Amino acid sequence: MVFKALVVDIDGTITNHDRSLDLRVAKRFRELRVPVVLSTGNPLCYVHAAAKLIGLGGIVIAENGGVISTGFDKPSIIADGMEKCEEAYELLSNYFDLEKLDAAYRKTEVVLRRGMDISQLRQIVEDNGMKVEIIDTGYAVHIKDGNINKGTGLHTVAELMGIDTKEFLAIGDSCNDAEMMREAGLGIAVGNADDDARQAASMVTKASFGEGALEAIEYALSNGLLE
Ligand SMILES: O=C(O)COP(=O)(O)O
Ligand SMILES: [Mg+2]
Repeated sequence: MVFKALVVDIDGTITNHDRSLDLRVAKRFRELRVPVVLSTGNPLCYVHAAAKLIGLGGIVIAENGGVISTGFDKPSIIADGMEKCEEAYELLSNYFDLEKLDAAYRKTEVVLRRGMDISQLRQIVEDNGMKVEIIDTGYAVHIKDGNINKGTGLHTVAELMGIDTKEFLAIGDSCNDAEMMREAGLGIAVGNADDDARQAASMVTKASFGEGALEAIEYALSNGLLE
């Protein structure tokens, strides 16, 4: 099968250790004949800026699927659920000293600086019957709607682009990429990927971070999976 598009995570996948963009990956993206969709847990303004600067299209997945942009300067599809994330945050604030990240820009998730034991956070929200999911991507802790993820986001994007989710090749590094990698036709995890991403992926590259993304793309090109 020749994939018609790529859906690619940002942090840990096309970045270096210090979160700077791996410029070799950006260059490679521009040389590909298929569209590349960025998919991230970061807010929309962040990923739109990244897509614009790399030279990619404005259809992107932000906030782990909570926000889908239909293009630059075009409307976004914004999921419900911020209220229950805020309620969970208020509750958890009684127990922990929490620091919100990018709060001014986020529409569907409450995101926190890492450093706490998230199993305790999960226990507290569960004991209080709150229907939110708490995940740690290795970059931030996200309080999110459990029914929304990069996989549901990929569905929406595939519809917008008029292709099937199985016609996407997905590359990622963390638990927040697992559903997206399962939903895509092929999921490749980079060498630094966490256990959830590894389990969801069909293969794991030897190299890590941007080097791993390059390896994934070279693998696809040399096996006729990409043009
Ligand atoms: O927002 C995060 O926690 C990580 O971002 P990512 O999805 O681009 O890796
Ligand atoms: Mg990532």
